Amino acid sequence: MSELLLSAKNLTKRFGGLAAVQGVSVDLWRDHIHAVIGPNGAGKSTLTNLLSGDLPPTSGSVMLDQHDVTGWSPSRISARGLGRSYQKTNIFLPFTVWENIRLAAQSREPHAASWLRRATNLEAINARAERALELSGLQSRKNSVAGAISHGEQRQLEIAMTLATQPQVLLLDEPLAGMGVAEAERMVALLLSIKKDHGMLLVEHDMDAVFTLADQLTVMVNGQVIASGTPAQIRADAGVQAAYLGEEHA
Ligand SMILES: Nc1ncnc2c1ncn2[C@@H]1O[C@H](COP(=O)(O)OP(=O)(O)OP(=O)(O)O)[C@@H](O)[C@H]1O
Repeated sequence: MSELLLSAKNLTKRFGGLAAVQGVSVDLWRDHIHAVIGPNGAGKSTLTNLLSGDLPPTSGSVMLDQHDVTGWSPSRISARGLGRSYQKTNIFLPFTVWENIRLAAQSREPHAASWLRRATNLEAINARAERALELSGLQSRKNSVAGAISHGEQRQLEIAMTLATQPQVLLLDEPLAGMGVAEAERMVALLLSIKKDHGMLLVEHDMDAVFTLADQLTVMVNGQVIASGTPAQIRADAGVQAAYLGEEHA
């Protein structure tokens, strides 16, 4: 039985009269990828923002690592083990791949109280950064300037920077956006390779990737969940077919 890492119950977010997310519950288990799909404006990004603390919910709750983190700030939630890769890149383009990963690893470190702790921290930071570099498959680009690597490699770098904070839960917002076929295949392989140690929420428009990666899918339309289940169950769901998927994945 795998471990429940995050459990969101009955989340609702209202923007004035609009319920962008309405009564949505999501569980993230270790070694599982939970994909959230739906048409533009369905509420996927808003849901991700509620889980990361970027937005407070109007109602509902989020449990992370057995703590009720509802209403916590993003940095406090991140320190509890939630990592998020943004659609909008957080990379410092003039810095090298290694410098970017190292900065991300450093951001997790509490401020050193003494020079003694600083030396130990430095080792820990470098070890975390090395591990993230290795997992992301970017070793050969370690000393390349981030602005000079390909778009696909920059997305890999974002994942590496998120991994460098050693999260248990990963929220991935369109990690395949703008990628060609070969780059997308590399990203799918990367996500599968890091799945074992993490609980992952995947928001992604590339349905081939979603159906390859996901253990569970939740389908949202107009802020509400219209179906949730295994890829096979979602493929066979007539309501989902009508609302979203169309013929190609039937
Ligand atoms: N800060 C905000 N203020 C007001 N309305 C918002 C805000 N953020 C999102 N919305 C609205 O909430 C609804 C859900 O938006 P959201 O961005 O979560 O959808 P999405 O499923 O992520 O769409 P996409 O696939 O295009 O990214 C939309 O109608 C959007 O206009």
